[in-house]
Amino acid sequence: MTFRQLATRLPQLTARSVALAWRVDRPALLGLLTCQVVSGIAEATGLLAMAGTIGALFSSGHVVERLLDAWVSVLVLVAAAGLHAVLGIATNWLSSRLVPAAQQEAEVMFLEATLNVELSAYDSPGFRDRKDAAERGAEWAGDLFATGQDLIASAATTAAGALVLASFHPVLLPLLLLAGLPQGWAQIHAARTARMAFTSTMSLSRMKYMLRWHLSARETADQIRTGTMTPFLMRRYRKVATGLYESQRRASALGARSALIGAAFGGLASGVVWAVLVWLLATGRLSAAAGGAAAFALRSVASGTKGVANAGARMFRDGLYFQDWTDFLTEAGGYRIDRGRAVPEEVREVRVENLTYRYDGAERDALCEVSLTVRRGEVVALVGENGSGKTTLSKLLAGLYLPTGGTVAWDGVDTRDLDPHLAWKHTAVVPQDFARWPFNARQNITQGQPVPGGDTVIRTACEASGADEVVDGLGRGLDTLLTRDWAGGEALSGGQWQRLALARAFYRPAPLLILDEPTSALDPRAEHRIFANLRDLAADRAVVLITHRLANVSAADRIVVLEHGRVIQHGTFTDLVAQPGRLRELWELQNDRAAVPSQRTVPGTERTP
Ligand SMILES: Nc1ncnc2c1ncn2[C@@H]1O[C@H](COP(=O)(O)OP(=O)(O)OP(=O)(O)O)[C@@H](O)[C@H]1O
Repeated sequence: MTFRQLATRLPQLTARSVALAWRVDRPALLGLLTCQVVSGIAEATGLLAMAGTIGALFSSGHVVERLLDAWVSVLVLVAAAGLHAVLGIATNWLSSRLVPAAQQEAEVMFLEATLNVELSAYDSPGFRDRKDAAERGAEWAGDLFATGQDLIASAATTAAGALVLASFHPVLLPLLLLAGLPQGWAQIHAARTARMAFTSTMSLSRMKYMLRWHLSARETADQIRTGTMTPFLMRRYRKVATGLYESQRRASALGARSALIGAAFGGLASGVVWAVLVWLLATGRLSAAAGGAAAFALRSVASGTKGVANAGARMFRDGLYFQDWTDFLTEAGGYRIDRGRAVPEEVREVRVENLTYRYDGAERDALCEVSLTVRRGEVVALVGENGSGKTTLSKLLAGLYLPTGGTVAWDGVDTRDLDPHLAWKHTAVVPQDFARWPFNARQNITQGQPVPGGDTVIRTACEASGADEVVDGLGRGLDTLLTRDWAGGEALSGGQWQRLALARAFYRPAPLLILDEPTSALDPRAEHRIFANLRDLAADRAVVLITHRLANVSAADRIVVLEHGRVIQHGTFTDLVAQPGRLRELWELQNDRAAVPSQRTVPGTERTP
């Protein structure tokens, strides 16, 4: 964005930042504005008093008379300086109260906007960049406001000095304002360069952040050690960090160059202003008394214009980031959830017809012309090799993604027309990578949404998933915090977590249950328990089961075999293993592997004939 474009949008941005401040802390905002106005008046009064004092002291007459003439001005000067100082302290205090509150609110608004985007947004690299920029914009939201305050303060100083100067000689003022221009240009140029460095290195910054997380997180600490990955990871980290540093260094160098040019021209312009002042004095166009007062006013206006240039440039910089934030909020990065309002009632059937789905930026379809129906009361298993499209299909069934072709309909209503937030109340999903919330066991199961029946319902869900044994083993039962990141928390094993994730889904009174590799970390007994209960679970639910363990899919009513995103087989387990095809092939492979250990002789137990 150019300076001109931003300048035209700045009033709107300022209004939005003021609205933000108004929302979070009205008294502080009003207090700040009052302080700024009164402070400006005090400054102007002080300068006028200064001029009055100098004028009185330089006038002709006895020294006592001159001192007597000056004392009122001195008193006003002292009072104005005192008031200015007190208001400065009050401004700082109110600012330090308002800025973090505005920043926090901006972050909350950013998070709310993020939670309201289509899931597919996360598959788009452009979205990540916009999201990162907006996150940064939220951090700067408070600063924009503080910078606005600085701008007002500096403008007040300039106006006060200008008022005094203009009363001495009209030529001084435009000259002085001209002197501030080069510095303003330099500051804005430096801000723009820094901004360009930021946008061009956004992916690099994300990589640095991710590497830093992986290098220091508990989750990866063991694999880094056993994989002896430290040198490799640190090399990568240093390379990324150096790339970023280089870009920042280039931006700083360019900024310094602009500052130098600005300072040179600014200095030259100031020299001209002082020369004019001297000329006015020398030619008698200005009295010595007025000249002395003008010198003070000049310093004041110079510092004011410098402040205006500085704050203006910072405002330009903050405005650019703030703009990212406001754009993201308005458009949710271009991915705001915008679907129909239809309210799902019972969800007795999910019907998929000629469904095609392609991920954003992908070269081929992840799903192609898929048709199937899942009804309440039945278990449908999705089977296929890695990458065949099972998880993608389950996300479309749950309405997390919308088809790029064909339809997914819940009881005849297209998922595009459903109110998504109401629809998701009807879904319970155990994904492959389930969340391990840093909350207690109860909150991990209820997901913060208790149902009537309280702990009895939790207990029933835990018994169905095997999580009852996990909870019974915890020091504080359901109240135990499930992370060691805080004192008193306990750590669970992978399988124990999976039991809890299953309890989470079973607890939810949702008619569509999707289980994606739900027993991958479970021991045989726990796994048996899940599949033994699957029929009961399906009594009042439509269950979609994804698993590579084909022995488990025999519990399903129907099996859909996927390959490269297409349905290649569809039928009951008995029918599909009886006929040649992919399922039978996979089944035989798994059976052969399962048969091997029982045919082997345990070493040391060989019988002699
Ligand atoms: N977020 C994504 N962005 C782009 N492509 C994706 C994304 N997620 C999956 N894919 C692609 O879509 C295809 C289907 O992936 P999907 O996860 O549905 O397979 P799957 O059958 O569940 O595999 P697995 O058995 O390994 O879990 C794959 O080719 C994969 O590369």
